[in-house]
Amino acid sequence: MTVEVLKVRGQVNKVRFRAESGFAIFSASIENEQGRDEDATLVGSVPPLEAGDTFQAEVTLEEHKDYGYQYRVASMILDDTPVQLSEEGVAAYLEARVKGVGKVLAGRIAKTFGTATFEIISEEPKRLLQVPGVTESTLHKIVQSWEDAGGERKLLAGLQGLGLSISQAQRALKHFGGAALDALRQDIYALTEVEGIGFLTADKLAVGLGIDDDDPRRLVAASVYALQQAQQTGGHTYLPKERALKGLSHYTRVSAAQAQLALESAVELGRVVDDDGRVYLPHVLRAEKKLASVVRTLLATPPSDEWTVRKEDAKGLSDEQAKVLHLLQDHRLVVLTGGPGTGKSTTTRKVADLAEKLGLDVALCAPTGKAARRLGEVTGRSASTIHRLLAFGPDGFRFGHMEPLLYDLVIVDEVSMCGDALLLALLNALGPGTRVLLVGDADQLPPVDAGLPLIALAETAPTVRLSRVYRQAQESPIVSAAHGLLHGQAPTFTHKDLRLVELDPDGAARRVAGLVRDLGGPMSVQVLSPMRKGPLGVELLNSSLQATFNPGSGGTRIGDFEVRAGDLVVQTKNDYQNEVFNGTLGIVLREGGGKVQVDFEGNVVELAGAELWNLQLGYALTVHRAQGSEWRTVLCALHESHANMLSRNLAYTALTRARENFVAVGSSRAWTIAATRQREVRHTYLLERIRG
Ligand SMILES: Nc1ncnc2c1ncn2[C@@H]1O[C@H](COP(=O)(O)OP(=O)(O)OP(=O)(O)O)[C@@H](O)[C@H]1O
Repeated sequence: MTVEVLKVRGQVNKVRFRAESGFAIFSASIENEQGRDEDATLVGSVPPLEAGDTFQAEVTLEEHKDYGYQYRVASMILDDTPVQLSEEGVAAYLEARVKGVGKVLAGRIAKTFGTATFEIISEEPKRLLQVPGVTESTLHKIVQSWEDAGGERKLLAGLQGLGLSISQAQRALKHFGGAALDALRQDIYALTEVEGIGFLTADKLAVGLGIDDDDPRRLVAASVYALQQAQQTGGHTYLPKERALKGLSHYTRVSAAQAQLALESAVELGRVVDDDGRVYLPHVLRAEKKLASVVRTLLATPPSDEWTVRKEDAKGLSDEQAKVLHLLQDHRLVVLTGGPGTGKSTTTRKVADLAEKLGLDVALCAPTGKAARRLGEVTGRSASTIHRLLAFGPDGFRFGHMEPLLYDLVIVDEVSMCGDALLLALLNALGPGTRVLLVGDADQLPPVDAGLPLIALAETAPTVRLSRVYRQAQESPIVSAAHGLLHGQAPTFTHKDLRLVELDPDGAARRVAGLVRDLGGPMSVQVLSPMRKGPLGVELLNSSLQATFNPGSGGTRIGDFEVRAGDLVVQTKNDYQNEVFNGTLGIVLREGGGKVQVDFEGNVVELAGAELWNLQLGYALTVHRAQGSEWRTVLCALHESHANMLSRNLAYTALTRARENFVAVGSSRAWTIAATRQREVRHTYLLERIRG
């Protein structure tokens, strides 16, 4: 149903709510040729407006189930200065807009000059001195804040004139400051430097500005974008030149010759680097080289503290597990890998015990909050995220080469989830002689970030690969199925604790809700899926599970879903203020008035404004987001329609999220495909650089 867009002029009556994202709820009197609404409610991303502001906007009328009719702002241009204001309107505007002017003074100025006030401030500010209470310094404040506000408003209007939406214009203004308009007029693709605005958005604006397909600015931006995509979607640290050229042609639709030219100019401009046929983004190449050199130093320098291993220190460990203790005697960097139930945590605990017995200071950390919490539980010690250990803050990591960590041994768990950049930050912060033990399961999904450092380190550092499975594994079909997967065998799903329900994707979401009910409801089973979209994707599963287990209407809208008390939610970004990390599950205690209170496993936080955008429904999670967590029972959707996602590591990771009971829904063929498909090769040159 196409909704009619209305063009209106309006004047703001009152701003009711405003988020720093620019989203606001305000009342205004609006009119157009069809009529007038004295006190309309408008919502949407708007420029920083105040009572009294006048504007022209395109709005669509919508009916909110709780608040009734309201207008959603599609686009809005604020007038430089408000027009046709009443005396009260002028006073209200001055008071809201101009620093140093309170209610009384605003009233006097408005009384003295009426609707000519704004003109006088702009053209003959000295005349304001005749108003009692306006001193030279007050006048200076009035003129200064008027110019700032006016300047910003002109910039926003100019940016919107380039085709930017209001929120894009605000982000561009925040990023470029006063130079925003000039910067983007020179090169609209500079917009790709702004957080959250990609090449495709800039490209759309460029078309509107009549920029040619083969414009050098466009081609250079596309070269950078091709590599950013390779990094973000494929986790590659570089692209082989031919692949970079193919990506470039794909995004720009230009000829191969032009793509070659584009890449060369991007290299000349230093936007990308051609490292002997491997094309990198400069900062990614620097990180890879730096990480290789830090690792080589760790491999070449002796540990500083005395480390002696007695027989009793290895009690309860197998010979291969005990080898870790011995390797740490002479090596600063040791790697411990193994599948589920092979004794990694048991060994880690013994290493920490021995280190403490030797009087060493030990730090335990992991890439995610969930993994850190689990590491703390299995070792009986406090553990933190790597970010916290390195004191991550607004200007990056505090600890680093200049200010090293003061520990004698650092143990890192779930290292398979660390990309190059995070591992570099950690290793770069080790003090001279400090030991580090990296623990992980190299067969799990690769990190979301670029690089595959655990693989390279397991090939170059002293490494113990645990192969024997201990956790009641022989009976537990899950662990043996997981190990089978690694050898290309699909699970057989013939055990009560490891079964498969063939489901046709269409209408499957409802069937899944029924299965979840049979398994005891959302608190007893975690639903996973490889993808967000599609009939068996996380989004559809979440809405179907919410409708089944927490039905109702209303609640707090977040993007295209609503949360209500009782809903299961998941944090999707690390939030250091509230100490809530990506992947942590929580329950909504209550919501209302733009706020949502969530109990994240005992950490009760109240989220509002932009923080709400870090929440998603958590009845179903992607396999990626489930990494580092495990549940007693897991129900996982896997179907051949997930085609390009199916890989051995994905299936293995999904399977190993279940401690006792795993239910696959979809098709057994999907598992057969997954078992035979190794993950796509990830372009990284770290191993070769470590080997020198
Ligand atoms: N050498 C051993 N002899 C006997 N049992 C062992 C040995 N090592 C570990 N176990 C037992 O095997 C089970 C799994 O051990 P642990 O949790 O350390 O494995 P893990 O590799 O950390 O598993 P996950 O990867 O799931 O964390 C535990 O119950 C542990 O007590």
